[in-house]
Amino acid sequence: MREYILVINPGSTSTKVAVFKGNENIRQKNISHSAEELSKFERISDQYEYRKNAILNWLKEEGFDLSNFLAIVGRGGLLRPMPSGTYLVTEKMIEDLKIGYQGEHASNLGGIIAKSIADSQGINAYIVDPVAVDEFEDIARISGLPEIPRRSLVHALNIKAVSRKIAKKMNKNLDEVNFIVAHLGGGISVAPLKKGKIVDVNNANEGGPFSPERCGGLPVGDLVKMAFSGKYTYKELKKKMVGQGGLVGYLGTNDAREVVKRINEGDQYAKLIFEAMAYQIAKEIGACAAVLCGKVDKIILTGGLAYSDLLNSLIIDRVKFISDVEIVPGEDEMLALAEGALRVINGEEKVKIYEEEVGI
Ligand SMILES: Nc1ncnc2c1ncn2[C@@H]1O[C@H](COP(=O)(O)OP(=O)(O)O)[C@@H](O)[C@H]1O
Ligand SMILES: CCCC(=O)OP(=O)(O)O
Repeated sequence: MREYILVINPGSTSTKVAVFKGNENIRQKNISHSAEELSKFERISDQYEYRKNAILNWLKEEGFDLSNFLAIVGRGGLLRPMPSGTYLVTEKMIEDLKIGYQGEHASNLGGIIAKSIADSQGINAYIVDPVAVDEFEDIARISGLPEIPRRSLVHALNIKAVSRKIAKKMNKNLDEVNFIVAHLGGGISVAPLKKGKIVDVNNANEGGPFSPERCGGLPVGDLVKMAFSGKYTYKELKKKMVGQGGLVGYLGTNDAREVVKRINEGDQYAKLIFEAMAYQIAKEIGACAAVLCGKVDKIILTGGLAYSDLLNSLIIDRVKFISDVEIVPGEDEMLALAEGALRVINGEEKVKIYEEEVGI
């Protein structure tokens, strides 16, 4: 009997995989990939067979038979700008995931692996609220240089899921509320949600606050000088910005728990950097409040960093004048993916077709 949903969430250093029965997570594994293993692959898309085999081996070890799966759902990637929702994985989508239409990201593999397993069983593969979700208002696309439009790349999956949860707690629908959601993970997205739509965001890889491993927005003149200094290749500079920036750049660790430990031991430099991260997050939240003309029903802090009472309190001190703050630490992307698939399987939501939504 086909009763399970397989959820696949590829990240930069791991592939999270889970089996759901309805909205119950009955088995999950976080398959870690060492830097050494991953260094064998030139591009992220080259990791396809390796990660797919790791998933299939795990399913086998756990005794799951693919013929019992109803659908496969993966985290979607850097596709063309698209509306939020649950999408059927189609051939055209696979092409865009393979080339990385808006760049390389581990999440590009989610839809590709999901479709290949689903095809072997004649069932559907889906992606839900990929990082390419684009609900920007036109005004948010203007950067200040015509050649460089601002882009919506965002932790849409967790932001939408957490927002739905908090709206429900307030007895409201998502389209009735204005939220500011700060997804505080290895990368940081701070987004204003106007009537549930992500109308702006910093772009976790290029702007906004610095994060545990990313530099955030930089003074552009100095960045251009650095790029032309001859000291770095394009790849090296990109790595410095995403992977070796933020806490890693200043403190040599991407682990906020380690930073808090150092602060508690009296490390004043660690304190300065950690406080600067909170300062930049709060400043971005203030900018989102301006986007929403001050009409903010709730500020939500989520992601792994929101487990830090110290970080939360530093942010809240600066933003509590705007609205109440709700803390939803961690993320439940696996459940969000399963629920997205279930909404279309149960007919509560219409499945979206990539080609129709992006006009190709
Ligand atoms: N209990 C905790 N207290 C403070 N920071 C934490 C805690 N748990 C996780 N973190 C921090 O959260 C960050 C990772 O967040 P996470 O949402 O797991 O990121 P990602 O999914 O992008 O890898 C790391 O800096 C980690 O140290
Ligand atoms: C660009 C937004 C998505 C993102 O940065 O995801 P990760 O933090 O999982 O890399």
